[in-house]
Amino acid sequence: MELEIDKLYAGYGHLDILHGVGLKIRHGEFVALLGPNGAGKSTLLKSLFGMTTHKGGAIRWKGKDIAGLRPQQMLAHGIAYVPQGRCNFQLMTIDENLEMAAYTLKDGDLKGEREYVYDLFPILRKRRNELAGNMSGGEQQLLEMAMAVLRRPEILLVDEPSVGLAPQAITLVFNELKRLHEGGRTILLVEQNTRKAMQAAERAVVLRLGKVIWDSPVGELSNADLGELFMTGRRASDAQPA
Ligand SMILES: Nc1ncnc2c1ncn2[C@@H]1O[C@H](COP(=O)(O)OP(=O)(O)OP(=O)(O)O)[C@@H](O)[C@H]1O
Repeated sequence: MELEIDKLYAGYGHLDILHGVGLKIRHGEFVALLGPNGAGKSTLLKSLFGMTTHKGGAIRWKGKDIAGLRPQQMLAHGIAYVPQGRCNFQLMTIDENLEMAAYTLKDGDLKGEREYVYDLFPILRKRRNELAGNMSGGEQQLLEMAMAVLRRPEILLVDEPSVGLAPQAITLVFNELKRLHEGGRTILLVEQNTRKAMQAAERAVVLRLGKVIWDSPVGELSNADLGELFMTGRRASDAQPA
């Protein structure tokens, strides 16, 4: 088991958002974390990257409890996070953005790392001298994923990469996510576009009111089931006869 979240309680200051989350993710899995607005999906990703107030429970990464560590320590453990919304340096070039992402490397060979990223995302290499802010939304999302991948993480936590993107750009971003997964990376994806997420991922986990209420291979969950789960916390087909 690569990542084991056990009875995790977390939130912001006095605010409790996660109420005993349990989730296990194996090496190389692609898991979609779904759920209604405000369920705590982003909070769970942030907790895995040390950005919330830890209140209880464990986050075991390769057997070691890392709950409560800071983001830089999470990075050092091979965990990378791509936040929701635009998070690149708009007035810097692609090259410079990747340099910023390499900032935390100790004795990093920036050139080598940048070439590694450009090999993964040739579309970025072509435009390396352009300002990030001048690229399309989809390309900027790829840049942000590239900035996270530069540290060669083992797991990528990706929050709502489709937000604000045109359909073509969404397809581009999801194709790249699938490619990153096929390259051996473990992916935990939060996404409102449930159809795209279920096409890309292997497993669907549904969070509601700060708890995991569903966990299965994507094939075992229809769109109608998802709607029911989001609204009521149960699947209609699981309802007991009165
Ligand atoms: N920085 C913060 N400080 C205080 N409360 C926050 C903070 N970020 C989120 N919250 C609250 O935590 C709760 C869960 O939010 P979260 O963003 O984790 O939900 P979500 O499932 O990702 O929803 P969405 O799909 O709308 O992004 C919400 O009530 C939200 O208002």
